[in-house]
Order: sequence, then structure tokens, then C-alpha cells
Amino acid sequence: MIIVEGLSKSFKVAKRSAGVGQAVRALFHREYDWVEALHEVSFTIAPGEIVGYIGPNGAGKSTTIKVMSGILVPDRGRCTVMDRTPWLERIAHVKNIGVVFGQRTQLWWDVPVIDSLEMLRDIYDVPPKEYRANLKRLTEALELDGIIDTPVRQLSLGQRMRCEIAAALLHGPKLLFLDEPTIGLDAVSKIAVRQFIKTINGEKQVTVILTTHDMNDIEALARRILLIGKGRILYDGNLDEIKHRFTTRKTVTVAFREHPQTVLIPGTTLLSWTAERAAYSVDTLQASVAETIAALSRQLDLVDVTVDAPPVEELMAQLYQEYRI
Ligand SMILES: Nc1ncnc2c1ncn2[C@@H]1O[C@H](COP(=O)(O)OP(=O)(O)OP(=O)(O)O)[C@@H](O)[C@H]1O
Repeated sequence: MIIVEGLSKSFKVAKRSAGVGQAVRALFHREYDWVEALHEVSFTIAPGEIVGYIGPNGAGKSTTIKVMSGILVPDRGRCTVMDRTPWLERIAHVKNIGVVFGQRTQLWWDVPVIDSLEMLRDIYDVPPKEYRANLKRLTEALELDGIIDTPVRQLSLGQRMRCEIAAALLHGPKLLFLDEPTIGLDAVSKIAVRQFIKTINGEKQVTVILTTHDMNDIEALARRILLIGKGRILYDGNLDEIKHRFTTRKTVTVAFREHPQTVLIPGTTLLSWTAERAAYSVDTLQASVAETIAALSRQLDLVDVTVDAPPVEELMAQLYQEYRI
């Protein structure tokens, strides 16, 4: 569905120090710097995939999305989305894609949401019957009843984001770019947005490219991740693989009938101990979780066992450190 090959993009940015003197000087003598936002970026994405596009601030994620959606023209490289070059065939291209920039809005601020949706219907030339069916489906799935008649500026962030997603999907695109769709949302709204993304991917096979700093979004939605840092793709693979590679420690917590003396298990570190509860950190390179639980059950009358892996957030921080980004 998407082929990106050797994509590079640099931005020319004006350099200027603070102060009025510098501002006047800059009128006559401007100095520029070049920022390399993308360097030889390559990847392919198949229909129906949900790909988490992650990386630290300023890594080049939004720039890639802007190139793939036809907003930006790269300096070098190839990008085809459903056999079209986005920036050369913009009108045909946008009919196949939906874009949500979490920090921007595509809805008109002062008018009720429904007016924006009708405007988008006309811009995208959506046939009336299809528009009505899509609007009904999206209103139900995103619980927009009672919201779409309200001006955008009066909506809460979570309500607006649901409307943004509806606006991006109104013309039935096959590909959805989501740039930080859950930014600033409360826990309930985040779950609702994730659930909806899962549903449209499952039922309508919409391909989703998701950029986010919320690793719970990635864990909930993406099996594959693309990691970008300083404009370069550093990792393209399975999220489970990363978990496997970086998770060398697990925490086993056990509850047991009263046992006053501590129990030590080789290959583990005792993190805490009370007469009825203990937590062990298991180094999975030295001991397995199953062996640890078996050894504990031989010495203690176990009532409950839980095993925790480090959160994905922590794994990603490790990954960013490993790649020095
Ligand atoms: N229009 C522009 N003009 C100048 N520099 C730009 C422009 N857009 C992006 N950049 C620069 O390109 C680099 C990549 O920016 P980009 O917005 O793609 O990063 P990002 O990964 O989306 O970051 P974030 O997670 O903070 O949104 C940054 O150094 C940024 O300052």
C-alpha cells in the first residue's frame, strides 16, 4: 500500500539571536541553517496493517506523514501510496486517505461540527447515500449524538478529537494517518479512540499509521513499530520482538500463608518481604519465571501469584538510549 524509498527532506531555517538590534540586522543580512528532518528513509506498509511510527521529539515523524499525505515535497527519494505519488496527484490521492493531526483541527472553529462535515462531504464529493450511511455509522461508533450540532470551540478536547476522527473517515478512506490522536485525552476517551481504531481496522481493513508518544497506544494497537531518530529509520519490526530483547527482568509477587522466615531463590533478587507477601526480581537470563514459582511453591503455601514485565514505556526509553536518540 505504501512504498517509501530513500526519502530525504531538509528545512532551511533562519538563524537570529534575540533582541531588537539583531532583528534590524536580520532585515539586511540573513543567515540560515539547514535542518535534516529525513535522511534516506525507507519502508513499506501492507494493506490492513496498523503501524506504530515512534521516535522522540523532532525525529521526523510528522514530516514523513506530511510527505505521505502530499502536504510536503521531499528533496529526494520515492514515495508511492496506492500507486500514486502523493504530492504530484494530490486531488486523487486525498480521496484515499484520512489524516488526523492531534494538535491541529480540520474543523471550522466557529460553526457546528455538522457544517464542517457537510463541507467535507462536498469537498470530497461523497455521494449523498454514502455520506448518510457513513455519518450514521460514525455518529454511533464515536458517540457523536448531541455533539455534532455544537460549535467546535465549545467542545472539550476529547469531544473534538472524536469529531476530527469522524471528519477524517467521512469519505471512507482506505488509509488513515493519525498523528498523536490521543494527546491530552482522559483515560476513558483514550480507550474509546483506541477501540474505534481497532474496529475500523478489523471491520473495514483500514490501514493505520499511528504516531504517538503514548506507549499504551502502541501496545493496544500496533504489532509492528517503525522507530525513527534524527531523521533515520533505526528499527522496523515486531513489538513483541523488542519486548523479548529488552525484557530480561520480571517481577514475581507471591502471597502465602504466614511464613516468618525469608525464602531466597537462586537467580532472583528479593525485592520485599512481609510474613504473607514477597516480591522477587527474576533475571530471566539466569532463572525462568516458572522455575522461580515452582521453587517458591515448594517452600511456601502460596495463595496468589502475579508476574509483571516492565511497562512498554520503559522498554522504549531503553531503546531510545540504546540508539542514543
Ligand atoms: N516547516 C518546518 N520548517 C523548519 N523546520 C522544520 C519544519 N518542520 C519540521 N522541522 C524540523 O524538522 C525536524 C523534524 O520535525 P518533525 O515535526 O517531523 O518531528 P516529529 O518527530 O514529528 O516531532 P514531535 O514528536 O515533536 O512532533 C525537527 O528538527 C523540526 O524542527
